[in-house]
Amino acid sequence: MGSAFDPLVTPSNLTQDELKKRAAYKAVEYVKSGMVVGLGTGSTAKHAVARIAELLRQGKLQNIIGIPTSTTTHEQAVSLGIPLSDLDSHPVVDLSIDGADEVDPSLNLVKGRGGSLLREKMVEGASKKFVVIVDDSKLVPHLGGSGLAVPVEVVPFCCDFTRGKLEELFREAGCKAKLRVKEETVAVTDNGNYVVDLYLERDMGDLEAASEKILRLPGVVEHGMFLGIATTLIVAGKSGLLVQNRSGVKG
Ligand SMILES: O=C(CO)[C@H](O)[C@H](O)COP(=O)(O)O
Repeated sequence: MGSAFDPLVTPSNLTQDELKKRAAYKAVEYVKSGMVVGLGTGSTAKHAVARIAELLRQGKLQNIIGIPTSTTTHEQAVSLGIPLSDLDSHPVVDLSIDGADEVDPSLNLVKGRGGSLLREKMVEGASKKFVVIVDDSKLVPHLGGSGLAVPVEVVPFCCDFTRGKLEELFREAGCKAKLRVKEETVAVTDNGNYVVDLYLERDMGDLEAASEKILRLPGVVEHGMFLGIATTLIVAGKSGLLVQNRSGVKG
């Protein structure tokens, strides 16, 4: 597939948004006509959605069915004329493309700082292939390592009780749990839930064990750690594009 980029523009003079776009365009090369495609959410994923729409308009892609992971992406895809469905009608997704907030060396992710973690995990977890697209600022040695939050979606009922329980779970990792607020009111997800953001001073240790502990808490709906779900990572940096498959996954 031909590249839509000017060959005279080198990665070293690209902005962060242009790097995100590069990663997104590269990921869309994995999309083939006839596929059911999970459409991610966020400033990186929106470039992939726009590119898919562009290739559909040009007739270079045909018969794509998109499964959006948020109302925002749903609206973008509708405005661009991408045919849409959902997991009830299409329980198997051929390929999903989405951004991430953190990526560790094993391709485990933190997602959901945009608040769409539950739908993203449902769609991307149902995908045969999940391509993660990031600029190189998202790479971390371990999850929680950027100093930014690990989000947890919780039911509104007694959310401060759940927030306190989450903080207790990771006290040894120096956890501060905060209810997410947007424009001075509690942030509400597409599913009518709230988000508790976990800020960790230290590594939370075994990730599967941490995941189990969070999911066992009554009041928790889902967390933003995506463990063993991503199959391929595309990183755009000033020195170019890097494509990496999860160990044991064929390209
Ligand atoms: O998980 C997400 C939304 O819930 C996003 O994919 C994640 O926050 C990355 O966003 P961006 O591409 O804007 O940096």
